[in-house]
Amino acid sequence: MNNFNDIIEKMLKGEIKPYQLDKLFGAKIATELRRKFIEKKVGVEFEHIANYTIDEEMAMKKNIENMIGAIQIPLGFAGPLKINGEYAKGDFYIPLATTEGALVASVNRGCSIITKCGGVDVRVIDDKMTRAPCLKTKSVVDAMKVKDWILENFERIKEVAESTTRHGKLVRIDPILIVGRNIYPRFVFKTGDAMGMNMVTIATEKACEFIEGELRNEGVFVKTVAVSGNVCVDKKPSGMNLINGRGKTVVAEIYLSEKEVNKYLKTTPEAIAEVNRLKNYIGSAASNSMGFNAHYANIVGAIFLATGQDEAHIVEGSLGITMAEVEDEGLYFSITLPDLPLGTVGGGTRVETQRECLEMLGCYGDGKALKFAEIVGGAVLAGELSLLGALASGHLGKAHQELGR
Ligand SMILES: CC(C)(COP(=O)([O-])OP(=O)([O-])OC[C@H]1O[C@@H](n2cnc3c(N)ncnc32)[C@H](O)[C@@H]1OP(=O)([O-])[O-])[C@@H](O)C(=O)NCCC(=O)NCCSC(=O)C[C@@](C)(O)CC(=O)[O-]
Ligand SMILES: NC(=O)C1=CN([C@@H]2O[C@H](COP(=O)(O)OP(=O)(O)OC[C@H]3O[C@@H](n4cnc5c(N)ncnc54)[C@H](OP(=O)(O)O)[C@@H]3O)[C@@H](O)[C@H]2O)C=CC1
Repeated sequence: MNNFNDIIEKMLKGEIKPYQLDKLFGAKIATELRRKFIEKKVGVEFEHIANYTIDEEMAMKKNIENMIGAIQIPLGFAGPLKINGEYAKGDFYIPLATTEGALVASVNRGCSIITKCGGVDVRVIDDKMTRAPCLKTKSVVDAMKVKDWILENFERIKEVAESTTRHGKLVRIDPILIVGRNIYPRFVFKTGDAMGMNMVTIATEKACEFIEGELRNEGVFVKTVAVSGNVCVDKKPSGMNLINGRGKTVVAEIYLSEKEVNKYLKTTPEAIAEVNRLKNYIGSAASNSMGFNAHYANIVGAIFLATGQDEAHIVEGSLGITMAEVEDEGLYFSITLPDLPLGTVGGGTRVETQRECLEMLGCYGDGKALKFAEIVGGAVLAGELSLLGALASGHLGKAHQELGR
């Protein structure tokens, strides 16, 4: 084999492209060559980026292109967290990957309070993944014909879509929006234990080809402009997802007595309810925010990074509504996550460190996605309760002063 310096020289001259190296030398050597090439280009030595245990061959197959190494995010844990779910029952230790000082301490405090007070009740109330292409026709009259045809031929479309996957099931196409002469049918699938975006994209593409072909035979022109027409809505904050849900829709709740709130959160149920009302409802409404909560994204983000979920879906996990109500002098507290796209097979879940974090929860592989969703719901409630408690008692600045700088 040519010596390293000769190859890097060729890369610098543009004679070999960095992404061509894997086929020539295998993923491991290709990764090292690319790293050295970038080191030369930018004049920085990547001592830390070069240190990792991930198998390059595996990662390059399904998770990354142009690999040069790995970054490390500190990993902490919060727990035990007692969960009374339908699928997750018992005490769990939650892996959290973050660089924000005070975040793990806060979730840990929430877990400690919840566990001392009997556990958090959690339910997954809906489960689906969506893809909505944009189909173009020649007129609104034709758009209506296509919409009617899709509704009448649902079973045939379902058969075609499901021919691409063993686990994906098309459950409905709803809504079918029309804008001008364009149609946006929202394909709604069950995706087993996978988060499902590859699965539903492949299945929807096939369904669109079928719809185009069949309608052309009937003399109606229809063309798929894009398999994703932004009504899905993938990786963007959206009212559609807040209202209709996407991924797992999860609700978690707990009741704390006045004494427990005083003792563990150093504040009162009334103060937490007031912060929730004026911050999470009025503040959010005044700023036209879609997150009627304090920091779901913090907990969803730290768990998603640790467990190999798609990091762009943190924006969807940031949606949701927190409730805090004084009842019998104590506190009813709940979080609702309408849009939590997650999986325990496929995607980044197979990467070694991420897989270990899922194993820490007993959530790697088949039959675990709903359990994992309940655990995320419980952890989000822990973090939200702790932060609202800190805001109500005026401790937020102090906590971050001590733990974050
Ligand atoms: C910092 C605390 C927890 C202190 O809280 P405290 O009640 O003063 O602490 P404590 O010493 O009495 O301990 C209580 C529990 O906290 C945990 N705990 C306590 N210290 C640690 C530690 N070092 N490491 C791990 N766990 C810790 C631990 O669980 C412990 O219970 P135990 O297990 O002993 O029974 C509290 O003040 C707090 O939770 N503050 C809120 C911090 C927070 O939530 N930050 C989130 C990020 S803020 C942000 O990013 C979003 C924001 C704010 O901009 C969003 C918005 O607009 O709202
Ligand atoms: N393509 C796109 O537009 C987008 C892609 N992504 C990326 O998509 C990836 C996730 O896609 P996703 O479809 O979840 O994962 P994968 O593409 O990894 O597909 C999941 C695979 O697991 C198989 N499988 C085995 N056991 C199960 C089970 N119990 N439940 C479900 N599937 C099972 C499926 O088989 P089978 O299909 O035969 O059932 C399928 O081959 C992430 O990497 C994400 O970043 C994210 C957003 C958009």
